[in-house]
Amino acid sequence: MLRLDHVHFYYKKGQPIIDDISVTISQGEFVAIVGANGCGKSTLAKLIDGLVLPKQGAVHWNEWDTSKPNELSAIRQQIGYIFQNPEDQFITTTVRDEVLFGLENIAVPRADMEHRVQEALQAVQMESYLDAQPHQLSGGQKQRVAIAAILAMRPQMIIFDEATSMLDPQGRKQILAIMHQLHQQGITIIHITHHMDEVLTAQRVVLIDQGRLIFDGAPISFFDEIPVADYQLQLPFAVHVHRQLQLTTPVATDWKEAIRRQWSINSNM
Ligand SMILES: Nc1ncnc2c1ncn2[C@@H]1O[C@H](COP(=O)(O)OP(=O)(O)OP(=O)(O)O)[C@@H](O)[C@H]1O
Repeated sequence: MLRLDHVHFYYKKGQPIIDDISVTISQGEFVAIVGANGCGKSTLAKLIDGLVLPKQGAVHWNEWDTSKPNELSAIRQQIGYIFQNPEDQFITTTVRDEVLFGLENIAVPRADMEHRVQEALQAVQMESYLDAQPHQLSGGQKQRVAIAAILAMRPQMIIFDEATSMLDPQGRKQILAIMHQLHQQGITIIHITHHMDEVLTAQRVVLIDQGRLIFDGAPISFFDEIPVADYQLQLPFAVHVHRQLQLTTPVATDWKEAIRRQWSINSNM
């Protein structure tokens, strides 16, 4: 379980970026984090993964505390972080080495390594690219290799920080499908995104605005209760169409009257 207790954070004193956020995420949840550019989503993710530490308050992962240096490495092993640009994550010259790198860092026995590399690459359908150079892959393939490198470490939670934002619709669809497969296997997923149609697939939505938690609940309630445009967000296409259909329901019963109203036509049609 992840627990943030009254977390405050700033990069520059007097300019709060995270302002008193408390939130709990249980093992196995799929949570979308949304909000306008610069509202603090990535900073929140970095606080969760211990990449930055709270100035006030605490972040606990199970019984561990990110502010305790001797507990941080265990936390970082169990919480994987996928960045917007997979290139930021690559440090080696082949897909195999990329996935091996993390395993070497956490001292996985050599006899287990090859199996874990194969298993992780199979999970993202990249097993035939073992000797490929990560930098030469397509955007979606790069992101899948980055995910495999995290998966090989067998994390309990993965944070996807706008991991779909640089991909075309097909690439986005593949990464979203992988997130849901991993969720089915019991991995907790935190998905930071600006794509509201992806939010509909989460179990829970957390809205941040200017470092504060504004909403925490189910996607359907989110789109019902929150005026999303006020937070520089858009309605998902499906919700938009549904609302339009509700507005034009009379078409079903009296389509002529609906068309007359829509076009302000008074004549008999
Ligand atoms: N290392 C840093 N040093 C100083 N300021 C930073 C640093 N990283 C982020 N910021 C600032 O903190 C604020 C929050 O940034 P953050 O990246 O958390 O927002 P975000 O919601 O993830 O934005 P986006 O949707 O654009 O990715 C922004 O004003 C940003 O400029």
